[in-house]
Amino acid sequence: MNEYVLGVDLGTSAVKVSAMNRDGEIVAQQSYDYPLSQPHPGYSEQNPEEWVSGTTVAIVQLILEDHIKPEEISGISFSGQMHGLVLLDENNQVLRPAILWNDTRTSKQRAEIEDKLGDKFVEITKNQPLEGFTLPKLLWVKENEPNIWAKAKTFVLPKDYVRYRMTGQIAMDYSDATGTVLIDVKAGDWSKAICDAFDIPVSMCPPLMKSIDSAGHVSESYALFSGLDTHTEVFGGAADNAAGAVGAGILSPNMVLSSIGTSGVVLKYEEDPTVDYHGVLQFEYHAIPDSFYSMGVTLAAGYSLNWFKRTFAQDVSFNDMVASAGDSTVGANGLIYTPYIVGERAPYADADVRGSFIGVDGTHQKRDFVRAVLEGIIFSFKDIMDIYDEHDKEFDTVVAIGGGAKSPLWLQIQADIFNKKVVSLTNEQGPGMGAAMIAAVGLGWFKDFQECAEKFVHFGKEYLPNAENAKKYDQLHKIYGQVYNQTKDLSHQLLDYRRENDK
Ligand SMILES: Nc1ncnc2c1ncn2[C@@H]1O[C@H](COP(=O)(O)OP(=O)(O)O)[C@@H](O)[C@H]1O
Ligand SMILES: O=C(CO)[C@@H](O)[C@H](O)COP(=O)(O)O
Repeated sequence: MNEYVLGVDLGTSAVKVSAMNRDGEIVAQQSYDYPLSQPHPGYSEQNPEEWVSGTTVAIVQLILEDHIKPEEISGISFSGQMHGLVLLDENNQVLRPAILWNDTRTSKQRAEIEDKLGDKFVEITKNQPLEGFTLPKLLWVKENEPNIWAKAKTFVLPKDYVRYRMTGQIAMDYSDATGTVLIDVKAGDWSKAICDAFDIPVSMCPPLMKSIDSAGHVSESYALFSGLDTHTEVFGGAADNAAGAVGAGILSPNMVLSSIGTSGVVLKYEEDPTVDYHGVLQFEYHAIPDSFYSMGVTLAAGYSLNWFKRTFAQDVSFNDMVASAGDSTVGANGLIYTPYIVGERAPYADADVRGSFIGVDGTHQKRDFVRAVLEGIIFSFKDIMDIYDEHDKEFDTVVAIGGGAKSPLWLQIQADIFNKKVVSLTNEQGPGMGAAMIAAVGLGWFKDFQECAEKFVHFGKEYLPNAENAKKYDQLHKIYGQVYNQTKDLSHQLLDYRRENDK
């Protein structure tokens, strides 16, 4: 009999479910898109029911269209978009739409946390209390929706909610839990000091589990709903970036991950939990037991390109639009884009900065703008790489994943801007692959992730830096680096204007 694991990658734009066999081959894949609601500047919400129905439709299609037999599915695990607040009442009913990682309405709550706990907060959580993280969202609901807060019994993160609907068990895994910024990283548990400081009952925080721990089996009700079998075991899963790192084989400190999804991430495996980036980079528990990772996040990476296409290039296909940048030049004929169109996290923790095109000239064409968007996103990744350089962190290989890694041109731009070797995967399913690997290790198919990676992770083409381009990009990155400080006050004023006039 065939035996499969399912990796559920619960992204921001879609859920993708991959079925993998014991040899690490993807035998079938289904996905389902869902909408994002952005009713006011800085707001970003999703209906958790969309995640459940999207995941279920994808599973049903695997069974009906791809003929994966339910009795052949041994395990399921998850990779989930991080930080999103799903508030549940005493019957585990969802109380309001989920407030997502890219929602930045919580600047007031961020300031309250900083005022009250200052450096102590970073000491405990190893992170800053940024707008996108879960604690400021909890405080926003407490302050602005007291009737909902009064009914709140517990909270979970996006993939935890889907896991709950599959198994009936409420839990959160460590890698996602660090992203709530309610975890005492040294103690490896919920921080009573932080809960007490903001009057959040510790009892609201769900039980913690490891990524590879079993959360039980598919419940009878979910089996009826999805066509799955109740023998299928469900494992904790991980934050999408932790799962992406596992799926990309980032299992040692000499490798760095570059991920272009809706957001963009530069991530490094960390063995030493005492390394201190003072909260400028995020520091999280890994999906691999007893290890950690650090990362810097560009809020609008793939989102920038989607925004550009939606607004200015609806008439061409995505591939053609990206390919047109190849007819521009290194440096987009002197045009620079900063990708701060929904605010930024790293290296500038500024929810109110906004993006810019600098150097717009009467001769610029659409292809130059596309090229500037591709380059600006990678300049922002280079800012994170520079932080690793400042901390004397050495690495020689960058593994590129996410939707953005589909483009060979963009991969070469990464190699040239980073001035490092960039490697893609033979399929770009980093997080979904990581989710499937968590189920495979959880089931005991492999003794650890290293052994699993030898079967599951396959590197594809290598992109080497072109010395001439790298030199030009180094010069351009220095100009790019000045744009934030020189435009932030202007964009803050314009955002204030929008807020005053937002109906
Ligand atoms: N052919 C392509 N070339 C380059 N980038 C692409 C291509 N197709 C999609 N993308 C980018 O990939 C992003 C989606 O990546 P994905 O990893 O699927 O995101 P998420 O997990 O956030 O839903 C899109 O925002 C888009 O900008
Ligand atoms: O907020 C973060 C990481 O801190 C994001 O990386 C989210 O986890 C969403 O990821 P994508 O949907 O872009 O994959």
